[in-house]
Amino acid sequence: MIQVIVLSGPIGAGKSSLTSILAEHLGTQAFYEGVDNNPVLPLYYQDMKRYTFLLNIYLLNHRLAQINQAIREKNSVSDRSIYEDALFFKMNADSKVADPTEFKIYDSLLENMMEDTPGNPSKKPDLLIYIHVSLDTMLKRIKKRGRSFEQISTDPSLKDYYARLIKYYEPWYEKYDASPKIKIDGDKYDFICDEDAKKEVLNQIDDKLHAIGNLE
Ligand SMILES: Nc1ncnc2c1ncn2[C@@H]1O[C@H](COP(=O)(O)OP(=O)(O)OP(=O)(O)O)[C@@H](O)[C@H]1O
Repeated sequence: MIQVIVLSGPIGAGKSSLTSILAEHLGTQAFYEGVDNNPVLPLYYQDMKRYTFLLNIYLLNHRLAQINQAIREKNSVSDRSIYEDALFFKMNADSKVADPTEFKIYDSLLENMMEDTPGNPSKKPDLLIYIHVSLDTMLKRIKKRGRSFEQISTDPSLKDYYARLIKYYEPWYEKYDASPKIKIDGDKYDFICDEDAKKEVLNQIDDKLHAIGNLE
């Protein structure tokens, strides 16, 4: 039985697109992050020092509400995991953009919220899908998509931010152990434009779902 699947990966990796493709393929409900409705994100890009904590509390609340809904649906794909927000926060704390004590409090709150407790359904996903992309692909996608606050042409310091961010992803994925996981090569497989690549990626995910017993 397919239950809760979550996508993860850098900005522009194709999480939302693979969410739609997978939801259609598996006949499940898709949940999206809603970047355009996020009131804190543009503020964060203007002043990361001031808004890292608020952004992450906003996202924690938003994602938890989505997880509760996903658990009720029992059959869902979400375009962003709750776990990778800590990666952004940690990176900002490491580079003194965020306060390390704020990060510790946030991280402990996340752990308590996600902990399995007797009598309650687990909030952890059944499968995490990580789309790996290179910095080059990430930068091209950010430019192509054109979200104003993400553009290096408006704020050149974002190039360094993106380069540091991508270095945090691989170790984060290796360490992730809240559920079974699978890595998709987003540089090799253009599952948005190339039908064969899309089939290959869906096969890889189906095989994994079979292996973990979530697909008959
Ligand atoms: N915890 C966080 N801290 C800082 N910024 C974040 C955080 N979570 C998301 N963002 C920002 O929100 C925006 C959307 O990010 P995300 O990678 O989730 O979606 P996306 O770019 O639409 O992905 P995709 O194209 O793969 O669907 C990006 O600008 C990202 O940097």
